[in-house]
Amino acid sequence: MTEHHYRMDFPVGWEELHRNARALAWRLLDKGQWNGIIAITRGGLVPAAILAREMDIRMIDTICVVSYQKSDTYGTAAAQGDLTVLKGVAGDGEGMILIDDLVDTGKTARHVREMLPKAHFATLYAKPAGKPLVDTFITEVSQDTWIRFPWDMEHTFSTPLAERPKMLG
Ligand SMILES: O=P(O)(O)OC[C@H]1O[C@H](OP(=O)(O)OP(=O)(O)O)[C@H](O)[C@@H]1O
Ligand code: HPA
Ligand SMILES: [Mg+2]
Repeated sequence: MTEHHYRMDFPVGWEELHRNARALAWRLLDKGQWNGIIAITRGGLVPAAILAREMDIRMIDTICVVSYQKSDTYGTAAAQGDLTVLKGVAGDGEGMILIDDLVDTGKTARHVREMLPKAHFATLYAKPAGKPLVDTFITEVSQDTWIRFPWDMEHTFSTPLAERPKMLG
């Protein structure tokens, strides 16, 4: 997906992210017993840590993937290349929570679900194209929204809206 498909910016701060991750933990606790968490790197790592703390889970593994290449000025994805799996996980994912920060086109989700068909796939955010692939998520945003996670941002001067050039779209 190219940059011009994204028209809206949705910045998420640490507190909001923490609140959403705790809401996800509540939902997952209600859904049964879990043997562990598998984080999809890198975006799934922070939610995984919060779920692990809230749900008292110590067994945490990773699926390590590379997908989007971010190269433009504003940090939105310039292109989504082929998905490369650097490290997988043994087994079929039974009893495991597979966690990512978000699902967008669903490409990553489709791939990891094939790898671990019995895992419960959870995300904090979901866009419509990827939503059908997620078992549990907290917040839906439109397909033309680019979510900015707190680990991708820093505090800096903000140009008043009226003076801003059109940054996206
Ligand atoms: O539904 P999709 O279109 O596949 O997009 C969702 C994926 O894209 C982002 O990861 P990204 O590839 O940017 O890498 P990162 O997690 O290492 O930052 C996000 O963390 C998801 O893993
Ligand atoms: O909206 C997004 N925000 C951050 N990373 C992403 N990777 C795919 N979509 C997004
Ligand atoms: Mg990711």
